[in-house]
Amino acid sequence: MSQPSTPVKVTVTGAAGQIGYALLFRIASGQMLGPDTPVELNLLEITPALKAAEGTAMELDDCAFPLLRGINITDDATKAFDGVNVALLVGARPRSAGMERGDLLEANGGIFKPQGEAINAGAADDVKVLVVGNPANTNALIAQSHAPDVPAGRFTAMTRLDHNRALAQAAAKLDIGVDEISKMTIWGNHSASQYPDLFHAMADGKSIASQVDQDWLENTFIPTVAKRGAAIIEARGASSAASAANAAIDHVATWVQGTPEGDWTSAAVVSDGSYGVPEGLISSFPVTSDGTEWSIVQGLDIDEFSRGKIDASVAELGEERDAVKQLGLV
Ligand SMILES: NC(=O)c1ccc[n+]([C@@H]2O[C@H](COP(=O)([O-])OP(=O)(O)OC[C@H]3O[C@@H](n4cnc5c(N)ncnc54)[C@H](O)[C@@H]3O)[C@@H](O)[C@H]2O)c1
Ligand SMILES: O=C(O)C[C@H](O)C(=O)O
Repeated sequence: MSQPSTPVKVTVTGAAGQIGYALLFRIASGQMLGPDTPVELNLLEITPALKAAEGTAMELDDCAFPLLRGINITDDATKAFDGVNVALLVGARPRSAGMERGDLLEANGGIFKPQGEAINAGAADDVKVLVVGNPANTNALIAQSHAPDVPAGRFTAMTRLDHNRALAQAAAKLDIGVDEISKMTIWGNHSASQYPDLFHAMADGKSIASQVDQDWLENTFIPTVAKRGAAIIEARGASSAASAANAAIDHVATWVQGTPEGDWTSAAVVSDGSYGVPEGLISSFPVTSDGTEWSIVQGLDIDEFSRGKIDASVAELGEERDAVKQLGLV
């Protein structure tokens, strides 16, 4: 069977970083967009990291991936996002010793504002954006607010890693396979305040919350999932990379393929006010995709315990938005 001739343009920022290294080979091999979709990769890096990006590109060549139709390496966001169909914004400024939260938000504003502007100026009409670089939700908000011509729903931030972590922890507790669990949800921010929800997650036809004790749910499950990123950093001496790249692949694959009937996933999307999350915040929700657009799952009952947890994480997102507003970044 002949392949479609026009490759999908995929831009990866921070391409020479650890997540970039775990991500690019999987995109080029077809694991993100499928075995029939050729891709062209744009690698965006800061100038000092261009040489390392070239090394990664040499290795990509050496894999002789049949679907990989071209690699462009640049430190110019305008070039990197020209005609882009899928933009994975991974590169971000990490917090260094002595850096205040405001400094971190400002430093990231210096990255995500021009990238949002470049996406606005040059991206393809169907562009889909996933922000991975932390603080992911607020970085996505900054980029989205500088891309007024792109539908807001095309900007998303990654909570699929948290979702996958929640699946793994719940499956281990129930001694079942992760594929026996449906309707897992991460609510709120990709931070320690996030709320992994077992009240709507289902296994064996019943809510998982009804199959575990409340003490485990509150004092083991939630903190284990919410603080997993810090635990990986503590153990590895570096933040999660392969699992983060895997989650980015999952996020985009689900976006373009659609969610299976009767299930949903988690993604941080622009709030339309659902579940009391202020409109415009980029917050994680239970979402479905029809292969083109994400929709927030409607009509779930939220009990008092869940309400408190969702509100706390959303309040943190509101504070981040206020801080970047004060800095003139949104
Ligand atoms: N959302 C999530 O679930 C999740 C999970 C893991 C990591 N992260 C975040 O992902 C980000 C990347 O992690 P990593 O381990 O790959 O970091 P890394 O430090 O290994 O790589 C980051 C890369 O980004 C590049 N970069 C910096 N500024 C850039 C810019 N303006 N344009 C293009 N590239 C730029 C750097 O040169 C570097 O190569 C971090 O912010 C990390 O906290 C998010
Ligand atoms: O990079 C981090 O701070 C942690 C990362 O977001 C993760 O969840 O693994």
